[in-house]
This record gives sequence, structure tokens and C-alpha cells, in this order.
Amino acid sequence: TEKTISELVDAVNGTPDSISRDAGKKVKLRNHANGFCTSGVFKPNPQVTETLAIPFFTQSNIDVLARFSLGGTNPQSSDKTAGRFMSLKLNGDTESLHFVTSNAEVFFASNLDDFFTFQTKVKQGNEGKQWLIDNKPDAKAFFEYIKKLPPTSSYADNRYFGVNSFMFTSNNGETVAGRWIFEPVNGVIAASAAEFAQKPDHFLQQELTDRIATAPATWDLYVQLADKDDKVNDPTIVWPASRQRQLIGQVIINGQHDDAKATLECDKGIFNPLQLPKGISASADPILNARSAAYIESFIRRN
Ligand code: HEM
Repeated sequence: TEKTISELVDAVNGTPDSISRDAGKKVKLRNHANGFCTSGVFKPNPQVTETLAIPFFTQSNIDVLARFSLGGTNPQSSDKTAGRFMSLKLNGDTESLHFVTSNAEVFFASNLDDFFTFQTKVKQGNEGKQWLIDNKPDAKAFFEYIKKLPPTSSYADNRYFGVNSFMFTSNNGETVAGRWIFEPVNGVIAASAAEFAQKPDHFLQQELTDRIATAPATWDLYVQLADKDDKVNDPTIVWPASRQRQLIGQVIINGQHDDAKATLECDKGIFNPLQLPKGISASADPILNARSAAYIESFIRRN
């Protein structure tokens, strides 16, 4: 049975019945509650439009609104976990492009039923987690991936992945599947266990604010292109790192618009993974195609 969008949001929020759902609405529960917004600029690689028919990238400087977050509905959750997330709104002259990304390249479910089951079981503690390991290979593979993910002392020290696939129109009229990868210009920097142990529970926001006051945090954005046999519509399947990549541009987080209304009120909006400019469209991945509706449902509940 296909889960409804409301059921998916309930599973994410841990509100399985109408009483807990109403309670969740009252406290404005949302996923990725521990987060903050900042700003910067995106500079497209001028060569992109030689191969890809995406007029959006002919602009030279595109305003960026960014939100960095941790997973989960607890706004006070500890920063000493491995998950790091980056959401971006690129607001162009006539179009916009949103990215909603994770430092994990792989997802834990390939369909909405498995997504629902995962969200429900992880909230049942060790027993639920063990059940997933025993019964859901995608969840098991995800846990194994997360175990190896290095903890980082900065939101700037991570790669970020779009995870789901999108379709890109090329100048010769073909459509090619690709996935977003943000590569930190200074490389991925793993924190040592000792360094991490000395930190307070909350340090990531202050760290990024201090950092960008001196020098911006920058990432090169690539599209990783699928080979003809790669599974496009399944976010549990990582493509080989050797796949061809095309440089799309650079995102520069510098805080330049942090005093603007849009940045200050950023938590009142949503990042929509299906907000795409001409020349980019959604793949048929069922996870991707449920996300916008779930984010809007969550937005309605928390307003
Ligand atoms: C069917 C699959 C998914 C569902 C149902 C779902 C659900 C949600 C919900 C309900 C929110 C809160 C939205 C809000 O109130 O603004 C959210 C936020 C978020 N999700 Fe998902 N999600 C899904 C897949 C993914 C995937 C694959 C990724 C990673 C690439 C992801 C990354 C994020 C991030 C980073 C946010 C925070 C956005 C922000 O900064 O405001 N989600 N998700």
C-alpha cells in the first residue's frame, strides 16, 4: 500500500496518531530543526552552456540563500553526530534553483513504503534499528555508510550530495541523468576523536559564522553523469566515483546578505528539491517525487 504524504510526514516527525499529530503541530515540529540560515553567491562555470541547455547558468552572479542543518526534529540535538545537511536557494533574475543535500551519498530507502518503515523503526531505539538491519538491506547499507562517515568540526568541511537523480537537457537535444555533488574547495576534513570530544554540544553555527567573517566557505558544484546502465531512479544505489563529472560552478558562502529580510525570515519558508530552472527536470525516482509535497505538508503544519 502506498503511503500518503501525511503519513510520511507523521513518520518523519514521530507523530503516528491524530493526537500526537496535533501536539506536533502545536510545537511546530519539523525535520532538520537544528539549523540556521546564511547567504552568499553562486558563480556558474561559463563553459556549462556550451554543453547543457540551461539558460539559468548564463548569469554570472546568482544570489544564494543557504540553510545548514542536522537531521531530526529536535532543535537542540547535539552537533556531535555525523550527519550534515546543506540547503540552497539560487535566486536568479527570472528563475530559481533549490538544492536540498546531505553529506551522505546514499539513501536508506528506494520507495515510500521502505521510507515509512525506516522512519517508524528508527524511532523505536535499538530494537527497531536491529529489525531494519535484519530485514532491510538498504537500511543496513545506509547504517554501514554512516558508521564510516567522519565527524567534522565545520559545515564547510563536508561534501554534499543531492542523492536523487535529475535529468539535464544538452545542447544536442539529448537528456542525460545526473546527480549533484558539492566538493569543498579545501577538501573534506575529518575531525579527530580528541578534537571532537572537547567540543560543546553546539558549535557548528558559531564556527561557520566566525569562519565566513574572515574567508568564505566555498564548494565546486559538479553534475555526476550516469553511464547508460546506471540505476537512475534509485537513491540507494551509489554510482562509481569514476563517473564523468561536469563542473557547474562555485558556491561561495560569505554572509553578504545575512541582514536581509529573506535571510532573517528564511526559516519561515521551505527549500523545494523540485524547484528547477528550464533544462533541468526531475527523474522518475519515487523518493524525489514525494519530497516537495512532504515539505509543503510540513510547512503547513508548522505555520
Ligand atoms: C520521501 C523522502 C523524504 C521525505 C518524506 C522527507 C521529509 C522531509 C520533511 C517533512 C522535511 C521538513 C520540511 C520543512 O518543514 O521545511 C524535510 C527536510 C529536509 N530534508 Fe527531507 N525528506 C525526504 C528525503 C530526503 C532526502 C533524499 C534528503 C537528502 C538529500 C533530504 C534532506 C532534507 C533536508 C536537508 C531538509 C531540511 C531542509 C531545510 O534546510 O529547511 N530529505 N524532509
